[in-house]
Amino acid sequence: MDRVIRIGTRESQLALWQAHQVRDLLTAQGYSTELVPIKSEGDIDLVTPLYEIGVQGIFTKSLDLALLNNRIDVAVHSLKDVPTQLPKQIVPAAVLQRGPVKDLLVYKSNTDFLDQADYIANIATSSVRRKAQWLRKYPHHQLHNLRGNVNTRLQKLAAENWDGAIFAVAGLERINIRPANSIDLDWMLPAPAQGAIVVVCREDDAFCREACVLFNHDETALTTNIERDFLRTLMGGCTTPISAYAYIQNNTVHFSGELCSLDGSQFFSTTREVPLDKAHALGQEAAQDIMAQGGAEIVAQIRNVK
Ligand SMILES: NCc1[nH]cc(CCC(=O)O)c1CC(=O)O
Repeated sequence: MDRVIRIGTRESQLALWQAHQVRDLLTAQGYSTELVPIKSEGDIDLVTPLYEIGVQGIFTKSLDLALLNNRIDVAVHSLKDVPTQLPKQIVPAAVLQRGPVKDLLVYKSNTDFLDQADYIANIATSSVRRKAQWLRKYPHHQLHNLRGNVNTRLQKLAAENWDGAIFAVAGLERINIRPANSIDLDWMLPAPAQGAIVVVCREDDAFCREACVLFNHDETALTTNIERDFLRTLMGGCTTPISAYAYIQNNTVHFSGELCSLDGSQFFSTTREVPLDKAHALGQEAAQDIMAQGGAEIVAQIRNVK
């Protein structure tokens, strides 16, 4: 066990929190570790919305390269940021137990505007999924781009003349922020794999794969796999107005999936309950259902915008 496992991480407070989780899990198994912070392109350009940068896996690319160049041994990611197709020679080594999955609205003064049909609220988020879902529910609101890490986004919200901004609960909780002026968006189906953390490593690195499999959380790995199968079958791995959530109860997988047009005007959804031992193709089948309902046309439109 004298090999030191080099853990690659982005430098944001959220990324470091996640990397520390993995370090603690490896240390608990008796492994020696070292944290290696790596800058990612997703952290550098704060202005351009992600979908305009057009690069897949903007948050994961720098860490992928560091892995392939043997500068690190494992990389830690928010699973929702990982493209559905991993680079060749890189494999998932473990998925950690899932944290909170939902989104929340941080508001400026109050939430009265949510009930006022004649008030044009200004809401900030750069996620195409959140934009589309918000416009579906509040078609008269104005959406604004808001990029950067969670701290930067909160500061921008305070500085701008906006009514609120949307965040992942997991992202706030992990940096110890739970704004008093926030409400859970229970109606908003989360991004596939939201709240889950994945460790990836080189395919041929048996030492790291054996080390990480010890803390793989089977239930989270299985449910997020289904959610990502749904995403992959519909669209591939880009940022898209696609939501999915799966959980297991009494040996049954409960799945919900949604596809929205970018402006929220068109919407397709599916829910299903499948026995655990029959759930291997659940994500693909749910995606085919959405396509058959008419979702194929939306997918084609979204592809053309990109
Ligand atoms: N897209 C950025 C990102 N990637 C992972 C998280 C938080 C953790 C998670 O949702 O799993 C966030 C912040 C957010 O969406 O508000």
